[in-house]
Amino acid sequence: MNLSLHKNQAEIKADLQITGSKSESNRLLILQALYPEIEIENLSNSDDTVVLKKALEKGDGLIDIHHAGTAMRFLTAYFACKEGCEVEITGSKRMKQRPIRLLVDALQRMGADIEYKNEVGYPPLIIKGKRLHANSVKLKANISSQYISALMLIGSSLPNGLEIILEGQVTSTPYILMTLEILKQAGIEGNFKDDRVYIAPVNKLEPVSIAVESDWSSGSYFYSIAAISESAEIKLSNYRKDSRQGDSCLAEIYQHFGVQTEYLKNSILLKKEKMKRSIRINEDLRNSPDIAQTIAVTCLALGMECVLEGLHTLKIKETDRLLALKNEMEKFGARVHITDDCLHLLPTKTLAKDVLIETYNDHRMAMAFAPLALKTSFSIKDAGVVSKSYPDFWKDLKELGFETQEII
Ligand SMILES: O=C(O)C1=C[C@@H](OP(=O)(O)O)[C@@H](O)[C@H](O)C1
Ligand SMILES: C=C(OP(=O)(O)O)C(=O)O
Repeated sequence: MNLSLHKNQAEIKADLQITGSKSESNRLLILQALYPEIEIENLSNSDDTVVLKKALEKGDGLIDIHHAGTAMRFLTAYFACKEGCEVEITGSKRMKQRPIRLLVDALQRMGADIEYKNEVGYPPLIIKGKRLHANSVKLKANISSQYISALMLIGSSLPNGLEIILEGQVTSTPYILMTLEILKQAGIEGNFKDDRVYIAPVNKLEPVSIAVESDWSSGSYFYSIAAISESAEIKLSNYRKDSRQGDSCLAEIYQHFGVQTEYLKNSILLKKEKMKRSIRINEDLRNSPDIAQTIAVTCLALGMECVLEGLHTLKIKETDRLLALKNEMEKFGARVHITDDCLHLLPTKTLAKDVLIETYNDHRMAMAFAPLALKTSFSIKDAGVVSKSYPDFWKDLKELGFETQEII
């Protein structure tokens, strides 16, 4: 499905309920499979959560998790220690190019029986689940925090718990803290200090109900819309000021663009205020890689310069996001320089019209570019990709007065 997008710059007012965080949901589903005493409220309706849930229900044989990185990494650890199970876990063409060696090496050192079906270091994996006895493992921490969270999630089910010694500079740290907080809320003790994560062993939990907060990364597109609008009041629920999600740093970052966040009971109200003249945005997004595309496109729309750093993980996500951003922003007339971990966008005076944006099977490419419809007309290829994290995205955009039309 290709979509053309239109929106005239008029006042934006809306009240939206955003789906649950896929990161929180996928952690909780793994924990619930280990400890059925856990009840989950406000589970995400994202494809990534649906595939993980189905995989856990199937529990055996061929498991296809499509594009879902967290599902791939978390299930690898989960099945590796599920005694007696035999699975082949595979995914989309892109998933077969996303590295998993560090996690597999760590699990193998812990005694797991995992083989690569094709290329060493990449899915598909053939896993024969067995009881793991190790209580300590080393792991390089600068490639993906999902490997660390995967081990943390199974740690408490091992007879002696698990100590994870992190090597190198830790990346995407808030996701590790999110895992720890969710474990604690479930009643599992643990800590993360310096280069060491520890998870205590637990056999059985007290019954507990845990509510998933709405997804802040999904909320980022409304921050961008508010920033690009002349006037906006957008209420989003269910969000909390004391969020477990690192992407809640949006509230602070978007102040540079004149967007104020008011915290209400269970929701946030985004209000566009007159922007302080800000010439150049400079952000290190090592802790919140998923909002890099959103911020880059906000700057493009506002003709602002930006330097985004700490982006070394973007190359191994749903697509090479640095290259994808450069390619697509340049179609609008932007000048963009990228390195292995940095993106530099120069101010763009006039935005080209009637461009067709490629999405590269990356939900965030479609959603990050959508707010640009406030400034110019263009179309988005394969707009259905949004369902990876936010299936109702286009429906919600219509609530804000965006016009979308399917084109052949
Ligand atoms: O643990 C998680 O839920 C996630 C961790 C991050 O990945 P990396 O740790 O690979 O950067 C993030 O980009 C991804 O969308 C979700
Ligand atoms: C990188 C992402 O997801 P994952 O790694 O779980 O596929 C994302 O949602 O932006």
